[in-house]
Amino acid sequence: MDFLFLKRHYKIVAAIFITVGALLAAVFTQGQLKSGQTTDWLDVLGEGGIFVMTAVWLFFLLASRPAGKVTYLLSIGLTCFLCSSLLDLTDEFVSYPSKEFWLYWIESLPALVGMVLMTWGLYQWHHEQLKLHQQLSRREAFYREHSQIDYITQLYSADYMRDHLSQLIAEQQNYALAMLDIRNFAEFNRRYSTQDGDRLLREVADLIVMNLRTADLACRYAGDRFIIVMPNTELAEAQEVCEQIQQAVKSLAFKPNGNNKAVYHKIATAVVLSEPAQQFEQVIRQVNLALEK
Ligand SMILES: Nc1nc2c(ncn2[C@@H]2O[C@H](COP(=O)(O)OP(=O)(O)OP(=O)(O)O)[C@@H](O)[C@H]2O)c(=O)[nH]1
Repeated sequence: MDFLFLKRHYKIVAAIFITVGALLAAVFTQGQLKSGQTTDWLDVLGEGGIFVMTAVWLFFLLASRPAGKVTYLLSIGLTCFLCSSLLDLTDEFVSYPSKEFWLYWIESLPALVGMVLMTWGLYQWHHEQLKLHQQLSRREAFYREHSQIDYITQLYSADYMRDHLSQLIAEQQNYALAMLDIRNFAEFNRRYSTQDGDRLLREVADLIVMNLRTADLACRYAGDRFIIVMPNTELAEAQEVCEQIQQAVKSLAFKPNGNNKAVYHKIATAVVLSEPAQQFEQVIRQVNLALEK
């Protein structure tokens, strides 16, 4: 159990102890002790139980909440309730000078005030939870959306592409799958730098996107490999898209950092067509094999 809350809420804790202490002092200095024979022990058990349980609620409230308006409202409300239950309990042992005595009078009032304050506090807590929930769902959506985008190229990730392929299969759509690979990328990284490598990946990705049709989807599959999914596309059409990308990359005069001389690149491509109801992992394996060849 973490007792750091005593430090966090020291003002509230001190106020509770002072209030309860002052009430007890008032009860025992102003009232007269009853004889033991008149004590109703069932009442003592019930009222004492309410007092202890209210104190336990207060303890858990302070232990689990940060300082703030909601915590103040709830702890003041519970303290009022605590005072009422304390007076209820003590009047089993102490009698007051008359029925109009001020301690009689305040016995019931704090409970009502406490209930009102707690109701207001709970209402504020409800709003606080709604705001927290809104923030959490915004953050969750951010991570969900961004985990589907490759950080370097800003293309879709391989996971997103797999979801997309599953959807095409569910809709019974056939597709052409193209794989593209930058030649000698490892060597380029070695000769220049990985920062230049990252920039090259980004520029090649831009060229891929520029040559796509609206229904096509491109993703960074791994390292220097890209995949394009082209729904309802014939082999010749898909190959034409790949050739256009190859031409665009071939003409890209890439200048590594600190070099005025352009470096030119080639990409290898392969295309396969999916069979009806074929597992997409199998199509990816086929296109991978075709590219290796
Ligand atoms: N700069 C950079 N390099 C990466 C990244 N991811 C993978 N690589 C590097 O990409 C290289 C890919 O190497 P290979 O698969 O051998 O590809 P390659 O050199 O083009 O060989 P071929 O495809 O046979 O021409 C490896 O050296 C990886 O370290 C990345 O995000 N940024």
